[in-house]
Amino acid sequence: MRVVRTNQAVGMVLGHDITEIVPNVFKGVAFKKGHVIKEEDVERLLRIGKEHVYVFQLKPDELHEDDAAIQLGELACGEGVYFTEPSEGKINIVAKHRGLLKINKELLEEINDLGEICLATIHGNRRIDKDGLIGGCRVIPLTIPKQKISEAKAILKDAKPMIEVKSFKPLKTAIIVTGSEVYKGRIEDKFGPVVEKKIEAYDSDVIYKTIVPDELDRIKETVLRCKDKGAELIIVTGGMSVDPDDKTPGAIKAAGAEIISYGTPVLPGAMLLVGYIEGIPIFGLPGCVMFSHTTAFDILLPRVFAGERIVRRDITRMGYGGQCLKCQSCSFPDCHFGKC
Ligand SMILES: Nc1nc2c(c(=O)[nH]1)N[C@H]1C(S)=C(S)[C@@H](COP(=O)(O)OP(=O)(O)OC[C@H]3O[C@@H](n4cnc5c(N)ncnc54)[C@H](O)[C@@H]3O)O[C@H]1N2
Ligand code: MOO
Repeated sequence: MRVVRTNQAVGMVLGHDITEIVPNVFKGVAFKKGHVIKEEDVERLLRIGKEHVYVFQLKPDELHEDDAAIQLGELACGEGVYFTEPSEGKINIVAKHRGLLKINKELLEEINDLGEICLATIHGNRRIDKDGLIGGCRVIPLTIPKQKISEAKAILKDAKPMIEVKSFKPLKTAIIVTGSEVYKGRIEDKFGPVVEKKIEAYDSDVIYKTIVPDELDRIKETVLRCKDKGAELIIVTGGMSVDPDDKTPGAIKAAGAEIISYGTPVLPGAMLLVGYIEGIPIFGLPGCVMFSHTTAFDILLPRVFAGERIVRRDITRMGYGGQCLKCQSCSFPDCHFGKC
């Protein structure tokens, strides 16, 4: 550290906290150690009585923590993501709009493995709202060798963005409610409205909704009709379990769908089916989706609305984090459920 005249210190890094006391008005830190002195700070520093200050002298191969955080933010943030001005050396990483949050975990690990860098995020593959906090970044010391940032650049330069938020695209949705007890009017349909609400949360329209009995051919024909009607997402409710009247998985298969998975390692949601029929995503939803606040369906929906194609491994890895704790007040997706 060296002493410089305050009016010659613009652009330099303050080496210590500076306290200001204005009787009855303010007592506290006016400038924090590490602050880069700006033109407009000089007058205030002089009023505090600091005609000289201690400053850090950055060596040519060093970066101040604020500049390092900005450069790391620029490297890490892809589409749909921005970062805030550094404060005390830290930037916040934030969603520009709502959508599906994607985090490249491997790259994140590699960057943190460089040392002297802290890049922390929430889990990816979840829905995030506009201005939702994704993470933060800072370097550990007050200054960092520029070489570290070059190493981070080398890791990220040919890779996809480490953090991005994919926009949701509305999907014309068809809902087929199965159940002879519902079809014959023995009970009122309580499943359709639950699903409709979840679809509308993605600004998507339900273009077709019908109730059919537990008959394989009826369900199959209705699936094909939905496809012909231009549905971009088909959802079949009920009949997903092991009773003799549970015909939905067989009917979806008979309609020609490629079954990605019948069964998910998620509770609730174990009996869920995901498939594609000529590229159109199709779900078979078990009774728990009607009953439980949050299930495997809620974990997968953001990915479908972001246009991702679900593959079998996406399903199988859901076991880790796949047990819902059924909290009294559900905070999903701000919880461990579905984070793998
Ligand atoms: N022996 C086993 N039983 C069950 C298993 C199992 O593995 N072995 N799995 C359980 C799990 S997990 C779930 S989830 C449910 C799956 O149920 P289904 O999808 O087969 O649902 P249904 O049998 O069609 O109906 C169950 C229940 O819900 C009522 N229901 C269905 N649809 C509607 C609707 N649209 N509106 C109102 N109520 C509806 C239906 O009347 C039944 O009471 O299976 C477990 N059992
Ligand atoms: O599919 Mo049931 O899916 O776990 O309650």
